[in-house]
Amino acid sequence: MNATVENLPGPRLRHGLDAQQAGLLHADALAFLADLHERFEGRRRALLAARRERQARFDAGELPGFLPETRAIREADWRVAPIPAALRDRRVEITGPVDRKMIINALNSGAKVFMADFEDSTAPTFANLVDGQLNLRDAVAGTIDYRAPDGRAYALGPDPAVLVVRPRGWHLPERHLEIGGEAIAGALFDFGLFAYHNALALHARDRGPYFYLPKMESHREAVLWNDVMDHVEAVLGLQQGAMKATVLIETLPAVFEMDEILHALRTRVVGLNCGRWDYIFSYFKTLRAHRDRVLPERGQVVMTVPFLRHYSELLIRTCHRRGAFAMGGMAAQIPINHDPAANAAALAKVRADKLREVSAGHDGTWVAHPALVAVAREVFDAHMPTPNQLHVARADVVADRDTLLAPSTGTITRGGFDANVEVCLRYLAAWMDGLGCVPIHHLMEDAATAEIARAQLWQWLHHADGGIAPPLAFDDGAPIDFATFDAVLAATRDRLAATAMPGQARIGDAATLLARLTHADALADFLTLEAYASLRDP
Ligand SMILES: CC(=O)SCCNC(=O)CCNC(=O)[C@H](O)C(C)(C)COP(=O)(O)OP(=O)(O)OC[C@H]1O[C@@H](n2cnc3c(N)ncnc32)[C@H](O)[C@@H]1OP(=O)(O)O
Ligand SMILES: O=CC(=O)O
Ligand SMILES: [Mg+2]
Repeated sequence: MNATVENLPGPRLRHGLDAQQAGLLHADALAFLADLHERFEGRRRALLAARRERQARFDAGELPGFLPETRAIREADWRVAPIPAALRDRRVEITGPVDRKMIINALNSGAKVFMADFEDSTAPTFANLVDGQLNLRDAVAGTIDYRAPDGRAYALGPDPAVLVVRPRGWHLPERHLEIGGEAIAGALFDFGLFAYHNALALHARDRGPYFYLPKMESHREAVLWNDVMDHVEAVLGLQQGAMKATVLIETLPAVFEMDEILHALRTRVVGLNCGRWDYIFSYFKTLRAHRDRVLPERGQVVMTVPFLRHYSELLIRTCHRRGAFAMGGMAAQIPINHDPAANAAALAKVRADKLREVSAGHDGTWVAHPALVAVAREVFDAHMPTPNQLHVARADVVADRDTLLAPSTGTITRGGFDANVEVCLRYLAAWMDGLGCVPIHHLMEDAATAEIARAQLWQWLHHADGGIAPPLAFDDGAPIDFATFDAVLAATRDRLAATAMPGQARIGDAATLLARLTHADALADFLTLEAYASLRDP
């Protein structure tokens, strides 16, 4: 390897290491990460500044749309590089945090792919990140095992899922590693460490390395990822394009640049994925200042409403035209033990969601829990007899900016309002305590779903609060105002603080943060950035 930190102040770890962690974060690995930081941090910051500049234009009334300067890319005929054999059938992908037991369960779940997540479902404590990398290194080596406190033993089965790793998005810093006094990007830390330790071994077995790339807002951010991967391939001695990427289209600006994103990564991209939860969040965030585009409560913004249906169908059309996979996304329902009727209703919702996806032409889907693998597989097996649906062109789908931006209709109920407050408090408290994904009222809640709840509260209250437009109102006619929010917040905080749950001791901190963010004049960019200083990190 030729990574070097000559002329750089050395990398500095701001956390102690146990013996195993020291074997991962040794001097050569740190030099490799320092090199990535030195080469790419300036560009990352410039791209984040470009996000802010564009958002200022949206706040001033502009609407997102297709870029005139990249029309030639959209109109030309080109295709992405061939898809490797290991990724040609991805009908069911299970996702989950990089917890040791869950990695083994996910790899053994019967899903075709396991997306190991450093992002929406992982709270970035040092232990979660670094032990997660150790777990994945053992998984790649095939040696991962685990003994639970209750004595149950876990080991890899004979036909594990293909591993795809999701590093954090470009916006998050990783405070535990400083290079020249600056925090390294979380994205480079997660991606770089995994690639450094596993790329050659995976490549030797035709198993990657494969990545899911989250939360991009423009094709320029895809160019940066491509350049990072080109560089790492050269450093590790892999041929260009050996690292494969599936990109989540989970921001509103990115839906207008899907062709451009595929083009930027065309030697390595294997597909796009409908990251619906962040996409919904991004709709709120991007159009925060547009009173005519306020959405109803979270439970009513479902994948069958026109703007979401068009997003997923346009993604399918765009991908298949270029020879790339069009992956579906995550239904939030999880199994409900001890209540057969409620469980059957939850599974029926998952089944309906998967049926919509496979019928529309998606090549595969995500599930949140091992018990949902068979449910999703059954639907895809019944309706997708081929390994994928690349042959389904969906030429009937015509890109329509107005439909992509059209708000769905519905109501804001007091129940929907209260649920947003509860989800924010419970999720934030769990996250601050080191847990990045939790079940709440039998739904999977992670950073993306919590962001929806947080952004909705802010938008409803700030649009309610002023200007010449009438205040937003609940479906019973009462105005939505800060007095209501403060009362619901206080009551929910007191109730939850007295209830046993993950992160219970952090409910007060979560309430303080939610009050600050909701009352603030500006909508904060990311909940996890705001909560980072409060993250437990022994
Ligand atoms: C918006 C997005 O980004 S979606 C992608 C990010 N989100 C995710 O990946 C969701 C991951 N899912 C989860 O974390 C969990 O399923 C939760 C938190 C939603 C629910 O967790 P729990 O209530 O603990 O699940 P439950 O008790 O039913 O678990 C049963 C078993 O399945 C395992 N399990 C549950 N989910 C998963 C998973 N996603 N991967 C692997 N194993 C899992 C549990 O570890 C447990 O194992 P055990 O029986 O060996 O002890
Ligand atoms: O990452 C997935 C999403 O839905 O958000
Ligand atoms: Mg997401």
